[in-house]
Amino acid sequence: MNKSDMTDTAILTVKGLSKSFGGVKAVNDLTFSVQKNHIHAIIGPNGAGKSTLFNLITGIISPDDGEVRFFNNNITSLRSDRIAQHGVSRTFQNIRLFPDMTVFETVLIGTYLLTGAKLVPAILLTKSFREKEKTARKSVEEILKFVGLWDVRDEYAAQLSYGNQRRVEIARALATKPQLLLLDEPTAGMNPKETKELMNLFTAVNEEGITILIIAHDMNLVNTLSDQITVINFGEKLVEGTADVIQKHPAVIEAYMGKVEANA
Ligand SMILES: Nc1ncnc2c1ncn2[C@@H]1O[C@H](COP(=O)(O)OP(=O)(O)OP(=O)(O)O)[C@@H](O)[C@H]1O
Repeated sequence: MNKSDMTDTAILTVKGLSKSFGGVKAVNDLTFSVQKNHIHAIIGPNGAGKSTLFNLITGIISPDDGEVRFFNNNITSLRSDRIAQHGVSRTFQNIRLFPDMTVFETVLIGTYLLTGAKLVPAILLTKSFREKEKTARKSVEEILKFVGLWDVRDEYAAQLSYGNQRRVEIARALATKPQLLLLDEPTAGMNPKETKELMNLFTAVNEEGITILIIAHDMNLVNTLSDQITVINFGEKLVEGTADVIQKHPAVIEAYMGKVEANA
């Protein structure tokens, strides 16, 4: 099935979502949906509410108001691990890796969310645990080969190049077998070569049938990869559409491009 066949299938629906911190309305009555199989970008100036939106979708924080639905399931305010079990996984703006874990171990931890492996059976080494562990290790092998990290599987994740550390995070997110992957500024701080390679990886992930919601400032990335773009400003939706529509929109040029120039 190609993307155009999927355009009417919303995988994620955000409705009237709001979150304030003190007097700051970080996300304000935000409504939008993500179509299955799309690469959907969220853009907006610094402080527009993008990361807060991701934190609300993935259960890191709870909204003051509004709803998040994944297919037909209301996932609003569920615990993060429960949301991951529904099929929503994410990476964070700042890379978060344990310093004393290898690449393989880091990604293996991600599979535990899926298998529901618990510490007690792990200690007792029950037959059921051993079988789950074998399946999980096979899955990690496939993922590491897919993201191009198999050769460095035994190295400490936190000691890899920045681009490869980001790959580890993506691999860990893929280990939960998501249908929707949220990437929060995944190419921030990357050099052009690393950025290009990660863009190729996102395309490959998407071609595996995984929908991607991505926060990015890099307009080349956004315009090249996105099927749909939602622009937010002051926590509210400003405009939505394809790259062609967004680039020409006066409100975007004023609010977003203007701010970028101001920051330059
Ligand atoms: N935990 C928090 N406590 C207080 N204020 C917060 C908190 N998290 C976010 N904010 C505020 O909410 C607003 C939106 O922040 P958010 O980080 O979501 O923006 P952003 O679009 O992701 O920005 P950037 O592009 O710089 O990462 C900002 O004014 C920010 O200072």
